[in-house]
Amino acid sequence: MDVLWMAPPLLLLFPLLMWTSSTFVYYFKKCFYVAWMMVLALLAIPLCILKSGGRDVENMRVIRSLVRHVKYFLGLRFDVSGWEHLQTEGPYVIISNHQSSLDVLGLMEILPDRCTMIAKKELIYAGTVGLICWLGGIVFINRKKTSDAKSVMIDAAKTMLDDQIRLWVFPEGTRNQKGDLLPFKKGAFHLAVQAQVPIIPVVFSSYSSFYLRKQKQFNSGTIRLRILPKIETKGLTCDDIPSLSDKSFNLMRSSFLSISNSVPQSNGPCKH
Ligand SMILES: CCCCCCCCCCCCCCCCC(=O)SCCNC(=O)CCNC(=O)[C@H](O)C(C)(C)COP(=O)(O)OP(=O)(O)OC[C@H]1O[C@@H](n2cnc3c(N)ncnc32)[C@H](O)[C@@H]1OP(=O)(O)O
Ligand SMILES: CCCCCCCC/C=C\CCCCCCCC(=O)OC[C@@H](O)COP(=O)(O)O
Repeated sequence: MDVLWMAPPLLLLFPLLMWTSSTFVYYFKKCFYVAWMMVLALLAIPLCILKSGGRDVENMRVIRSLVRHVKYFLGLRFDVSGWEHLQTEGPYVIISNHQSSLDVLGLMEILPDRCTMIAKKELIYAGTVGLICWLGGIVFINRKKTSDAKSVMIDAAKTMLDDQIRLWVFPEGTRNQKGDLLPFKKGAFHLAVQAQVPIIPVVFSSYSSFYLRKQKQFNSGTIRLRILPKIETKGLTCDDIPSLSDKSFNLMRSSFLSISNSVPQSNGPCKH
């Protein structure tokens, strides 16, 4: 009898439980992601030191192989097309849109050999993840000091050629989940022109179908990854940077909109 008496309040609680469960899943997946990446990085640190003895782009092979299974835990899948465009010899610059730290999963899905990234310097303080980023040869820039960032990137152009390294840059310069691309910063294009290497654009489809920060939703989903044909920079000079950047932006934006089935968010209704 006592149990029957409890049934109506429990039934009332059910919708609340359902609601909180999706919020719970959101926080659980996010915490799991950070914690698991920290643990993986802790595992990777001795492996990388044993493999290369310190900071080396070759460590990205270890990092890549350790990260590739993480998508399964989060219910994410990648649908990749354009693999053939990565079959390019020698150094190049990969540019891609940047929505979230989850981009690391897609990045590791297609990361070519001898490829590392440009990242904000604050990432180095992210515990074991920071240390593994350093061991993986990531080039850290201070976004608050353009002159410093530029000189680091000028050095990186030289290192790319000397050491035959590929660099992955997020030309939006920050994370963005507004359903459209942010205007591109110029660093990636200077880098490619200075090194006279091709640019390979990579586009991640919008995460808004499965990952919604405001609504606290993190469902399962498939991310479409499109590797676009390379853009040559041989013979280009500083003067060509704006057109090179515009061309890359337009190609990536139209690909992003077509694979995301999304329309750019407006700034809200017009006020009359
Ligand atoms: C095993 C377990 C492991 C677990 C973890 C695994 C982790 C593995 C690794 C994951 C790593 C993921 C990394 C993700 C990190 C993502 C980020 O951090 S995104 C943020 C950082 N990245 C960027 O900011 C790159 C893009 N930004 C730029 O390129 C910028 O241009 C800039 C160089 C930072 C400068 O910024 P700003 O001043 O705001 O920008 P501009 O307006 O573009 O430039 C001003 C001015 O300067 C000219 N210029 C820019 N660069 C150069 C250059 N290299 N040489 C010469 N001149 C340059 C530019 O043309 C502008 O001048 P103009 O006259 O107005 O044209
Ligand atoms: C002492 C511990 C501190 C904990 C810090 C948590 C570390 C994160 C751990 C796991 C996530 C793994 C992926 C790491 C790569 C994340 C790269 C990233 O997305 O950086 C953000 C940067 O692109 C743009 O930042 P802004 O939005 O411009 O600012």
